[in-house]
Amino acid sequence: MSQRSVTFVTGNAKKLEEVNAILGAGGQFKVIGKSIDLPELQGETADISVEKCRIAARQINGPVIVEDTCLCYNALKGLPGPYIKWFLDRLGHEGLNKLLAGYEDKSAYALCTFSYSAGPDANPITFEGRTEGKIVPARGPNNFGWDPIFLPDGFNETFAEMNKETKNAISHRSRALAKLREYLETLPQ
Ligand SMILES: O=P(O)(O)OP(=O)(O)OP(=O)(O)OC[C@H]1O[C@@H](n2cnc3c(O)ncnc32)[C@H](O)[C@@H]1O
Ligand SMILES: [Mg+2]
Repeated sequence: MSQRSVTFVTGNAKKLEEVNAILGAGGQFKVIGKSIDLPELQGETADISVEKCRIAARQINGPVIVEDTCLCYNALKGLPGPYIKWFLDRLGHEGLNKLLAGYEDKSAYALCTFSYSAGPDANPITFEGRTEGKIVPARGPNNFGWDPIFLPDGFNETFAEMNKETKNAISHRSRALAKLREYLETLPQ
């Protein structure tokens, strides 16, 4: 079995770690991380991911994958969504809980949108994965973003409390990667 190399452009080492663990499992894909903090346009998630991917493909001058991750509160009609990075940065876990203080509904979903581009002139293709859950006061190690405040439906542990294998089995990222993997397998070597 020949191994395919996939270049993943991200400024986030934790994302790379998870993509390595998920897409790299089984040895079929070799994930090459390129640490570039790409500019992100404002707008709908799919457009953000696609534009990021176009920029990355030009910079790498070859095939690339990128992803954009949102945390969407249902009570806030999907916000903070793609702006979660800045909300987390300014408000922290406590502030992200307080945003929902005026609402009964604490439900939220994590949304991951991967885009693949075959090269600088190609149109990127997107693959989405989504995990439903709710926002809770922070629990577990503070290693990755909003993991401590996201309790996935059907579990008693937050993303931060559960082991990596469990998170990777049910996460927004793994669900998007399952679709991306299926697509990559159809491409000629
Ligand atoms: O270079 P890129 O790939 O854009 O990396 P980033 O860190 O800027 O990531 P995003 O633009 O997608 O912003 C998403 C924010 O959500 C965080 N995040 C992403 N995936 C997460 C996950 O699975 N669990 C917890 N936090 C996550 C991440 O640290 C950011 O603060
Ligand atoms: Mg980013």
